[in-house]
Amino acid sequence: MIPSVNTTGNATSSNLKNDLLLQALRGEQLSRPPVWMMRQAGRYLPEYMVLRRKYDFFTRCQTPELVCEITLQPVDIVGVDAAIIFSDILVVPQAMGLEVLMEEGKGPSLPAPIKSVDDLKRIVKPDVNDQLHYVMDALTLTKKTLDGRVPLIGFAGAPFTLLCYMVQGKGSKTFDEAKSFCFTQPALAHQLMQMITDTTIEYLIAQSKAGADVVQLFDSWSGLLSPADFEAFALPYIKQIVAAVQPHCPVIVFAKGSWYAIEAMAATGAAVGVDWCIPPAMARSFAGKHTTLQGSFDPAKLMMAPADIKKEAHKMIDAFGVQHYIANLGHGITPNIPVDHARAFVDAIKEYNAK
Ligand SMILES: Cc1c2[nH]c(c1CCC(=O)O)Cc1[nH]c(c(CCC(=O)O)c1C)Cc1[nH]c(c(CCC(=O)O)c1C)Cc1[nH]c(c(C)c1CCC(=O)O)C2
Repeated sequence: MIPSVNTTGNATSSNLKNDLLLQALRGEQLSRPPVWMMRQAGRYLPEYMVLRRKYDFFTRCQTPELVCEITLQPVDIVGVDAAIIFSDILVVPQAMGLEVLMEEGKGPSLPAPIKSVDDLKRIVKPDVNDQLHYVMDALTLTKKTLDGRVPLIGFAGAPFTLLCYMVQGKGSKTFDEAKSFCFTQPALAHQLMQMITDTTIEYLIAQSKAGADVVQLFDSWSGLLSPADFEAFALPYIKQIVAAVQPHCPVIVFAKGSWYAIEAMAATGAAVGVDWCIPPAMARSFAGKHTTLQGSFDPAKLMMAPADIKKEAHKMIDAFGVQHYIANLGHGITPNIPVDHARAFVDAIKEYNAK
């Protein structure tokens, strides 16, 4: 029996058999960090591909039984210490009135993006328990089906990243049109992001009530902003969301590429996700002693031989330290990763104890 795994459960962990993730978020002493992987439920799993061939993307997202099955796959197959609900950040723009398509091989596309005051009139603040009830139903079913095996993570996109898709209308390496929108029509950009923020606060609180033990806010594109522009266009909304949601459940903020804002994000009281572009010791010095950090294995390293993955994963824990730390990737796992390699990463973290 690993001493750090709570088998008796307690009130704050709602009778979880493995609550390492929650312990790490509370800053408790652990003998190894918890591990999960961003985008762990996805195309690198053959079991996911079977369901992907049968049902289109939003059918998968909107059917609680399918969500539950997909969410549990990485728990069963690679043995991660947490489940993250299968959904997408783009269900929020959808609920706010924008059409979102997920096209085979092309990623998301929004045929009628926001470019003007008139476009903004098409955006509504939804009743999340109505428009997104399927997410809450899926969380409740998944929480029940997990039967306390591991904690369940809910999530949402941060306002700047959602603006990127709502304005650009599709994925982009630069999101230049979305950034220009912020710089040339700042009042409109702020109005849109405030609407997203208000929706996201209600959405994440509803997720917590429906069964999410923790929620993660993904600001996947904030790293495209300068430090000053991050402070103007991303940080104010992250702060509002963390302040409103944190009384309900722990929050992890992952603002990819925004290493310069780690101190500001840590100041919100949230745990902070980091990518591989900052040395762990520097991330720790920005975050301070008491903030839980998460990350930061480069997913491309999962193509290395399993023995090398293990060495690299152990080096990562050596650098971050075991306390106040959640082992994860620095961004989502990609479809080309062999399942055995994903498992080698997870096993390496679990074996750290014995090292
Ligand atoms: C930017 C972003 C999106 N969605 C998400 C983000 C933030 C995280 C990040 O930065 O990677 C978040 C997301 N999307 C998905 C999850 C599920 C939970 C998980 O396992 O982490 C999560 C947390 C499922 C998904 N969302 C999507 C898939 C692939 C759909 C498929 O083809 O089966 C999955 C499993 C589709 C999606 N959705 C999005 C894109 C760009 C794409 C296409 C690219 C891709 O295929 O990976 C938008």
